[in-house]
Amino acid sequence: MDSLSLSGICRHQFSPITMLDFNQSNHRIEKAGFVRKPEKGGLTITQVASPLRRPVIVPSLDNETVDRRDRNHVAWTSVRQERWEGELVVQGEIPLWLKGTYLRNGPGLWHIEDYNFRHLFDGYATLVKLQFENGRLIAGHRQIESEAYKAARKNKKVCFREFSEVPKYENFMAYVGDIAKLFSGASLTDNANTGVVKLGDGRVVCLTETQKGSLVIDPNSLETLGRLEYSDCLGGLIHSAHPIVTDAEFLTLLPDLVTPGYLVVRMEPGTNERKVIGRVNCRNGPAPGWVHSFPVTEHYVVVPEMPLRYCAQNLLRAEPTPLYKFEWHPESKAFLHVMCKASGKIVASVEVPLFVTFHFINAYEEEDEDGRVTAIIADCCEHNADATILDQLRLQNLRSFNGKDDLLPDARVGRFTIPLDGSPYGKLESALEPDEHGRGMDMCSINPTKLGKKYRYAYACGAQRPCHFPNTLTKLDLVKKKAKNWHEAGAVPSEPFFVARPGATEEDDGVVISLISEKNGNGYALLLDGSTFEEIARAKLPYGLPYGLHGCWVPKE
Ligand SMILES: CC1=C(/C=C/C(C)=C/C=C/C(C)=C/C=C/C=C(C)/C=C/C=O)C(C)(C)CCC1
Ligand SMILES: [Fe+2]
Repeated sequence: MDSLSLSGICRHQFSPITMLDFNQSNHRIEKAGFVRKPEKGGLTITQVASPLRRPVIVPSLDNETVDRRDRNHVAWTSVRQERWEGELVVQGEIPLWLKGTYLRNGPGLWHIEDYNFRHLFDGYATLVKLQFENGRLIAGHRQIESEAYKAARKNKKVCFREFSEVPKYENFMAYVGDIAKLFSGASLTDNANTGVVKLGDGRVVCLTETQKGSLVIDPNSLETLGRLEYSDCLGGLIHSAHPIVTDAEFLTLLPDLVTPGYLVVRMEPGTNERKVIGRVNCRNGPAPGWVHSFPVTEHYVVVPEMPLRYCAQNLLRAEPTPLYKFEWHPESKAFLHVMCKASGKIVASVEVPLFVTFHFINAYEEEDEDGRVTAIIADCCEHNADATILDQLRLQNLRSFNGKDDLLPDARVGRFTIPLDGSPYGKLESALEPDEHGRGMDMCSINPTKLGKKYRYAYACGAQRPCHFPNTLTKLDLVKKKAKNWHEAGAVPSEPFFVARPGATEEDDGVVISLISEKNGNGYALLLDGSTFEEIARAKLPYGLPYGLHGCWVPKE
């Protein structure tokens, strides 16, 4: 479908959205105009930019959205309707070489009926697209149709175990039944709200921490096509939410909660079968450390063993604990294990200072003058060995910011050095002075051609304080140890995502894409120059979207 060559969609206007009244006999009366408010208990209709320009019925998400929107920043407010698509007016110039679709996934719906969820990570997944071609931009968003989302809408309540939400049980027997289902994974969510990746075979998959939450979507229509059913018998219920995906492979970690350890597995494009590269046994602790992400180098997989560990008892609880499904075990220490990708052998296993990270940035091999690998360098967004950021991401905290209190816990670019000479200890230092980026640091991306290789630049969210959430887009120069920061008062930017210019020879030759949720309820897509970090274009959305987590790039063939 070439949705950009449509007749009838004016280049410098939003495509029209039409409100529908919906009566009991399903007769609809169209009223032209833009969506301003969802109608009470009603349905909205969106003119989706398709060659047929068929209107699509779009349920608005409830009656209370308007009230919520007035009180809260749009970043932490449920998306107002299930889907929308249209062309955006572009201010500035989108480079003509930028051809393809940026997809961003994240939790975007935090209530069912009048029940409000607790935590940012509980929200039902909202997928956003920005389709670039010939300097023009079509945007859209759509709810991912996970079983968890569909069941919640149908039954008007939470039906699966989310990050902090669990189903409310009618009686004790229902609770016991649900616990039984926990062991088979049946009661765990498939709400794929964390990231989205394009596999080497072209399939686009949305992910979360449960294996069952690997959902294949259509990057054009954003339709949910079905579950990626892994055909192997590796079992387990959870995996890393951030596999390493290239055109050649899909690598991930499967934590083993019974005999604490991790399987390192690899899946080839065109298959659904993960094969085991090797196993890492935990050095310590009652359970493996949380592996939301992990880094690789050209020849090695680095398996982190954080003191923030999975906790089976917390999985069973009906009420969340301060660290949700996890527990802090400083006594069990922290380790990094290095596995050879080709042989599955562990070539280093070192104790490192205590750390907390959700997102590794990159890793590479350090060589001596004879080309021998002497150490692995692994960089991450490190939260100063303090897991309180998880609590800070409760919706109540995110929604109650007064603009004055400086509530965001400090973070930095943590740089691990893992010696490969058999030494038992690794180092952890700051890669640059954290004040360079306001002591906020998360949601990172790099030039994908530098994956696993020595690199210089990373893009991430930093902080302009006082703040309660990362509020800058930051370009990190890890050689000069300097940062450039983009900031707009009251705006919440999502992960800056780097797209390289085809044919580029410089690492930072490309653009950085982010979606901005504004204080006044609006929102826009933003393009920064990857090198100068200056704005090159922005395009206003018809309404602000909730905050989102991670993205990927699907180039136009
Ligand atoms: C771990 C288990 C589960 C679910 C876990 C989920 C949905 C985790 C999501 C984690 C995310 C989105 C982490 C993002 C971190 C971002 C940060 C720290 C940003 C900081 C900004 O400053 C269940 C599936 C519920 C059950 C099994 C265990
Ligand atoms: Fe993540």
